[in-house]
Amino acid sequence: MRRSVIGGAKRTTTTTCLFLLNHAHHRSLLPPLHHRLDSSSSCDSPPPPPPLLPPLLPTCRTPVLKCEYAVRGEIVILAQRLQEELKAKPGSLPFDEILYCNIGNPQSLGQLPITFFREVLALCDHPAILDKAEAQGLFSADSIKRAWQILDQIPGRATGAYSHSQGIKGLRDTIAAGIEARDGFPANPNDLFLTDGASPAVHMMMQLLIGSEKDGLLCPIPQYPLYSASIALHGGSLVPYYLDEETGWGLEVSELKKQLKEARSKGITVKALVVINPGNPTGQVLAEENQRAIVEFCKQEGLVLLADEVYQENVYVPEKKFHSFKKVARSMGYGDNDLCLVSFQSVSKGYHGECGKRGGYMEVTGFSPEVREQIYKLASVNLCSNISGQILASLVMSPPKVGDESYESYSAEKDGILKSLARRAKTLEDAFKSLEGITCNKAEGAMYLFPRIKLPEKAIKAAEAAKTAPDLFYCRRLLNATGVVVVPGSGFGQVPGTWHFRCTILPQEDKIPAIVSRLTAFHKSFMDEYRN
Ligand SMILES: Cc1ncc(COP(=O)(O)O)c(C=O)c1O
Repeated sequence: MRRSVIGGAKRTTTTTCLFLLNHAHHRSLLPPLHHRLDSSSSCDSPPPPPPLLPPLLPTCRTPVLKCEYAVRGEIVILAQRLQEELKAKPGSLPFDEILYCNIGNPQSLGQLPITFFREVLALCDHPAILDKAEAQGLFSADSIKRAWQILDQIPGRATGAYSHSQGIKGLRDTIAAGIEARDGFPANPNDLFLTDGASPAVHMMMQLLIGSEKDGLLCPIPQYPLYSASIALHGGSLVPYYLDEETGWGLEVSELKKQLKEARSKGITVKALVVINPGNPTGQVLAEENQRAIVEFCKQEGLVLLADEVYQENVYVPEKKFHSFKKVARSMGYGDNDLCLVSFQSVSKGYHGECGKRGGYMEVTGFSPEVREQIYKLASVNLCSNISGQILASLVMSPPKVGDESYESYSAEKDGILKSLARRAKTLEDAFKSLEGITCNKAEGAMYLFPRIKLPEKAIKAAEAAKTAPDLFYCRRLLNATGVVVVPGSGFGQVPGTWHFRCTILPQEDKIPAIVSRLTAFHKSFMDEYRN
């Protein structure tokens, strides 16, 4: 049985499969139709026993069974069940509301969309409004102007038509100009692939890079489980490198070198390095000097650098600043001939949090024309990404400017959200740090805190008796007692023998006191129950 980093010290690939087996049988794997018909066709003999469900393994490929996605996993399924229970029988649980702190989905928790973005989207989707006199009163002048500009870039002004597989050229021009304004280095619209959020872009790169389990990708631990899931789905090997919790989740190049060497000694061809900056679930923002060392490492070792930069707008501390890896590489004098670099961006995060609109892009640089052709082929198999998401990606990279009618309201909305996120991060960090046995690094960026819990031996034994990872045990108890939903650290990977959970900073500010007081009361009673 192979030990899995993602499952923590005690998990094995076999346990992963068993967990998924149970769930899949409960959900959708009905017997084939002829079995169901056969079982009800006999009138004079007693009905035969119900047919066995088709065996799971021949139906589902092993990579599908191996793949796990904790942010929508067991705890969240339990939370949804409790929510139903609360609805059916109010007052039946020790809390009156489920408080979701499990996923980076800001608008599901009451964050409002940015007005300018939505005005432009509405006008593009129903251009007939643009000709009505009332439009001038209902929409800002710059959103009307922007909608016309965008519609003029779309062939036939048809947002309901497929586009070029890389995305509408005019929108890519706008995004390239936005990248150039951000970095101070040119960006080529032909390097951009517009996608339905960053996730499909990541999957596309995995499809490109992974041919067998001998192909590996260096991934941070802890990591966002999109990477472990996607590597598992495509049958590759995750080569872990550990972030250093003691130094605020530092990314040490010496650790990258060590893990690369070890993977190569096992016959793994390491193809790429994944870096998430700002980090999920860890919230650190990399220093530019550190990024330079990472770029140098990738260049020296011939690794593709997969830079997940979806939290680039989410930086909360004045001493840190986001620098794109492309800017860092270009400022070192490295161009297309030196480094293969893919940067992922999304409309789901930042201050806009438009997760449901499914927009994003990847900027692909340094690959040969032949490889680029293959990436284009992969994109074209999906035809194109959705057009509203494409428009939104262009707006995010080119928001209103000083002098535009919307500029002031746009800035006020953006600053209000980012400042509030910074306050929420600090309040939650302080609350975690005040609890017995919990340490917590600062959320310098992104949308999460990842506190470490030093669980008493008795609690670990109780978890083992319940055949549960200790952090899952803690999170389940927390949910059942308080309605607060957090994700166990084992879903992201952690140093074996350490236990964490991830808590988003996204609940609205008026909910934070309730979260803090419920968590504090629960934690005290949990520790009292299990103190050694
Ligand atoms: C680090 C990171 N990358 C990528 C994604 C994928 O986001 P989306 O597909 O919504 O763009 C997420 C979502 O939470 C994330 O946290």
